[in-house]
Amino acid sequence: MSVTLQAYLRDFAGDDAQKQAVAAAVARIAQAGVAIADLVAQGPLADHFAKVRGADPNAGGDTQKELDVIAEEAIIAELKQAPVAFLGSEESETPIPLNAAGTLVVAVDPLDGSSNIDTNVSVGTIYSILPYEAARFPDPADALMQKGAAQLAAGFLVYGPSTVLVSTLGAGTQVFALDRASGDFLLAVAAVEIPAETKEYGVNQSNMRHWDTPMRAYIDDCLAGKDGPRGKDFNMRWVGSMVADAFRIFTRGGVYLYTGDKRKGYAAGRLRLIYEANPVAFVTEQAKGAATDGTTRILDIQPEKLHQRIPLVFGSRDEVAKIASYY
Ligand SMILES: O=P(O)(O)OC[C@H]1O[C@](O)(COP(=O)(O)O)[C@@H](O)[C@@H]1O
Ligand SMILES: [Mg+2]
Ligand SMILES: [Mg+2]
Repeated sequence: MSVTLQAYLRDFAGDDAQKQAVAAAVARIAQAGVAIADLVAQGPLADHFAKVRGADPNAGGDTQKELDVIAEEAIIAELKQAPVAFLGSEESETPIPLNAAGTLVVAVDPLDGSSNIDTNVSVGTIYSILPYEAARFPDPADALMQKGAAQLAAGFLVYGPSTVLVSTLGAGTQVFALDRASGDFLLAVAAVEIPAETKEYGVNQSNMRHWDTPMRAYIDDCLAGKDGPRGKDFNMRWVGSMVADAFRIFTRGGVYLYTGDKRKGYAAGRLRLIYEANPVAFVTEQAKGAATDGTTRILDIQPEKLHQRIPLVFGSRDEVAKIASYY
């Protein structure tokens, strides 16, 4: 008999008030995920989703697509019914107030992989859950800028051939898959373990001429294959949706790299620390992988701005350590 997400969360929470709050928030985010998955599944029948909304870029500095905003609205509607005081979102400049009595704050990337919305390639949603006390954080933005190590739970959904939820509640990482018949998420992997070693990397290689020397050297050594200093042939994969690249890494190992480069606005890479790097780093570490900005553990980095970018390297821990050795 498969374990449902609801039952798993109930078991996790027991009588602990804070865990019950976390369980309620995760259940609501999963519910929003089902609604977003249904929208994504409409594909070309709903081509307006990929339309750019408005002239101005979003708070994270990217063009804002229709589905980015619709996904954010679906998440707000669900989290209004959870003990969440504020929501930090890629699509909103400032924190969104939800429930004044909330004991949590949540940071989200409502739609990850926006450049793939109209290409029928997997996209997703990423979330991070942090503790909140009004007395401790008079400015809600400060609550969202706690170090990643303070996260109580985190995860991401992938809207692909199947809809999956990769979740950590701080005790390992689990994969749940959406059972369309019952509408429930069912436990598929109870304890994900990312292989420590890998021969596969994910990077947007078209940016190579803009990379710094260590990054260039690392990829050159991979490309040199078994006759080169690494003594083994490497494969390359890049989906353009971090959640899809991450799910592959959780399934068979690998590393994802998006470091800083010389392009305007990319000195700190592309991914946002609070609602992309921190949650992915938490689920990665709980699956025995590693996540850094090239050298420093992501979860130890003190955020300074809600939408700041951070260089990101995550996946198979021996390879992440190898990459650090180039810096
Ligand atoms: O288009 P590029 O430069 O290859 O970047 C792709 C990366 O940017 C992202 O799309 C950024 O996320 P958003 O789509 O949420 O802005 C990642 O999912 C992906 O890995
Ligand atoms: Mg994203
Ligand atoms: Mg996004």
